[in-house]
Amino acid sequence: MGLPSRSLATAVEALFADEPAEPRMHTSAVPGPRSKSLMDGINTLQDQRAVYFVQDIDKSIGNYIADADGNLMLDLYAQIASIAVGYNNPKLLDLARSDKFVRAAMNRPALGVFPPTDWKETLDEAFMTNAPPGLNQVFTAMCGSCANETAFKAAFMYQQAKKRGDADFTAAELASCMKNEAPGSPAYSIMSFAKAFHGRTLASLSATRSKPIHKIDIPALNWPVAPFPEVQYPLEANAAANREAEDHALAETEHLLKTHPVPVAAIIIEPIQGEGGDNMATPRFYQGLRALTQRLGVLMIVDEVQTGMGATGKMWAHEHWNLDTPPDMVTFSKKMQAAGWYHNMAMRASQPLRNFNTWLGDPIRAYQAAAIMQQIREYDLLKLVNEVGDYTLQGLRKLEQQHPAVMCNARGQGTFLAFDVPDPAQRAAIVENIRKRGVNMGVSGHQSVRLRPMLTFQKKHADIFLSRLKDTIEAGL
Ligand SMILES: O=C(O)CCC(=O)C(=O)O
Ligand SMILES: NCCCC(=O)O
Repeated sequence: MGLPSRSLATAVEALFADEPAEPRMHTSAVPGPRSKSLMDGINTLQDQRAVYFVQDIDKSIGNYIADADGNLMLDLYAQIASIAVGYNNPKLLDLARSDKFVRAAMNRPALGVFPPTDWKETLDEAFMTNAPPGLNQVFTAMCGSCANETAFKAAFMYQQAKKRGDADFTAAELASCMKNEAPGSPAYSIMSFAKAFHGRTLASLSATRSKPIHKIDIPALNWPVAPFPEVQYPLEANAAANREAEDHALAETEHLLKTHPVPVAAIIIEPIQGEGGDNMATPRFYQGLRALTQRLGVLMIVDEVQTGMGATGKMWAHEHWNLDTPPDMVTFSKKMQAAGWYHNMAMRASQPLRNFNTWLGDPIRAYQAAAIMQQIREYDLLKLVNEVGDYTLQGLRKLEQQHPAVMCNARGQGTFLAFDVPDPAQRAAIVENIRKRGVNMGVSGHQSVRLRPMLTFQKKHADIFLSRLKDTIEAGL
């Protein structure tokens, strides 16, 4: 049973006793002069054009990120949605100083061939205590893109194994795969959805559909893209129109699954399209997709790289859908720190060394995931996310009523929230100007501002954010 909200917030507050009461800004613009000078230095070796500012990790604390100029900003972007329980979290720092962590960090194992003695226990603590319902296996990988990419490989191997039955590989298959030709390299595809983001490695990039800039000049696989439903927000207030939009998308998806020239082994979908614009659909749409994939013998991969580990108020966002049958694979990374995918035995390859690489993840990231999980339980952070998320969403809806020409479509689940701005220029002005007021934010899609705070984001932080957003808008951007 969770603590009452007040003591829960107090317990989380105690973790970060040194957090400031509000942002502290020393420069009139971010990046300030020291950030700029450091960026100039880094730029001699690495492109700095996407950099917001240079951070000072020593001085960052809890929900606040420090920059090189001594500014301390409330962080609603959290290293692109990937810090779960605060900067310089004392319990995570204790873990990092522990003998077990230091030894694992300095003696990194090739997990697929030399797992350490505590690996089963680590897998249980890091991954299985919080596994999506119905999935009892975990494949560990290096990053979100690697997670999706290896899940695709598992899907192809599964579909071929289904056809092959107990038979071994044929001589023709073994010879032709070495020339990248059928039958050994069969024609299969992964279907993704318009505006999806699934990563940037070669195959995962073929499934990514969010922005041309990610894909331009890169050879792509002939994989189908299905329409993502064009819903209206708030979802509940537009139920009839949204039902129609979702039925249309489902019908198109079915048509494509049946007619695309390259047979579809699996579909991949995010519960909320986190990079492509915080686009949402109702549980009914995802239930429809699950039914469709089962009917047509296609696998369903849910990409929870950004939505997983509690940000939507459930450990896994797809738990909001109440599926009758679990997805076949659920991929993760970001807040979990460790990356990989959950699955069942059916997704194991027929032979070892087929879905494999040297590191297959990293024990220190698994230790970190276990420690984050422990804090999610100890501080009942899912409850906090739900409470503070509802409060923040209401605050955003109130603001959009006051300023309908500047913001609309406040939406999301838990603290995984967003709103739209009329155009990218006004959006850039909001993000730049609220940063000067001490709130660090990110964007998604063409015209959305996204909130990706940590799971330790509290009502007092939401109040600071909402009042500074109001000030930013009322100052004329
Ligand atoms: O911005 C995001 O949501 C995804 C970040 C990322 O992985 C990327 O841009 O490659
Ligand atoms: N997907 C791009 C993330 C980096 C940025 O915030 O611009």
